[in-house]
Amino acid sequence: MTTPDSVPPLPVRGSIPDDARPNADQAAGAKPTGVLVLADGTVLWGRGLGAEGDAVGEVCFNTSMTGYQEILTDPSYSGQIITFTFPHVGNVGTNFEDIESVGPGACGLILRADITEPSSWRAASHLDAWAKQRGLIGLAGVDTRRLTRLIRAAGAPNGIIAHNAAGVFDLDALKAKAKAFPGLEGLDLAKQVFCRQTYTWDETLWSLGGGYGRQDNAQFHIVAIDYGVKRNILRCLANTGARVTVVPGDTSAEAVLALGPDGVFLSNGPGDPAATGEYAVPVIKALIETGKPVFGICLGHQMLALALGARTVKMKQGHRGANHPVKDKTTGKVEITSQNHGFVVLPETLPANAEETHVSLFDGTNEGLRMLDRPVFSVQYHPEASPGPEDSHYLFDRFIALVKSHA
Ligand SMILES: NC(=O)CC[C@H](N)C(=O)O
Repeated sequence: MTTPDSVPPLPVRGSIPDDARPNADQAAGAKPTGVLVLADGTVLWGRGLGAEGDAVGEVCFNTSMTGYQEILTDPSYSGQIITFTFPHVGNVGTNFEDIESVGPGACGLILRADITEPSSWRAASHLDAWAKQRGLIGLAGVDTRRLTRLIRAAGAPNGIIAHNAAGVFDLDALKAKAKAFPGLEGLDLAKQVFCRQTYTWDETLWSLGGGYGRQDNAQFHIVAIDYGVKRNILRCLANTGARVTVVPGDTSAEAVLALGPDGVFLSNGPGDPAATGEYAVPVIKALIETGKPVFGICLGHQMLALALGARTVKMKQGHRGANHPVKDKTTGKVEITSQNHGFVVLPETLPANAEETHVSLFDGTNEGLRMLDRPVFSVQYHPEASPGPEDSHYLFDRFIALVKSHA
């Protein structure tokens, strides 16, 4: 058992006065009650928060300045420990509304500053208590800049996060667990997070007008295949005015068609698209063949590409943040987008009857595609923008327009 007496002080620029430091009162002297151990043996001490115990996963970083509750509850983050690069996380507490799922999301969170008392009229509880309730393990007081640079240099490492109030850790055992984690490549995590039963969804999004004036679309039916869907995507779909039914990710094409969809939606989700694609791709292929409009987001985009015969690969560090510029090649417009993906479609592997429609202005990687001979399109990023900028909401209008014209 190895534990230092105190959390090493964080490097803070000399020009910042002591009392202006985020954790001036707590940074030094406190006994570490949490630790992150990477598979290569790197150890970062901190103060544990949320649930006690340990959780293994891929360590990634998200650069969003707001929206931590949506991020932590996004099922696409299953199997991942999130490092927040923004130093102050938790200061508006948590509430009952800003969640993307009630099921599993991220398995750990790493913060720079300790969480302050929540300050918001919407706050129902402290992030620490909320994380505990969700069984989510966290760590504060970590030099998140150093960790982010480490991830940028070497790619997202596997690691284990541990919280023990008594400050007792078996580092060798933790390292062994981190090393034993196989990594996200080849992992079908969607099956752990998608719904088990078909249900209907009718909550709309008030910031988009709550579906007002779209009563005409009530005759249309969208069936959303859930691979780990975010609630705000379902709100955006319901906002089109159409009826929305959600089915589990392993539903057969026959069962989807038996519901009489006018359009099919392929959701976001965690893990490797190639692994989930083993059962999802044949279904997507069959649905494309029917000529019905299909719209995919993130994992849904990646598996649609696989269904077209294209390839996906793991990215080095991935895209996770709320300020990613994307160019819509069909209009020439640039939109600022919310993103969360660690795999990406190789556009050069798309077949002749499909084309790349969107591209990342950060690194030129693929952000969207469409078929040229079918009403089928998808994007890699998150147009539902939860959290993040709402520039891309137009894609839900594109989808309902396609549904209308093909009904
Ligand atoms: N948000 C998502 O749907 C993520 C898709 C996939 N799991 C990835 O990491 O690339």
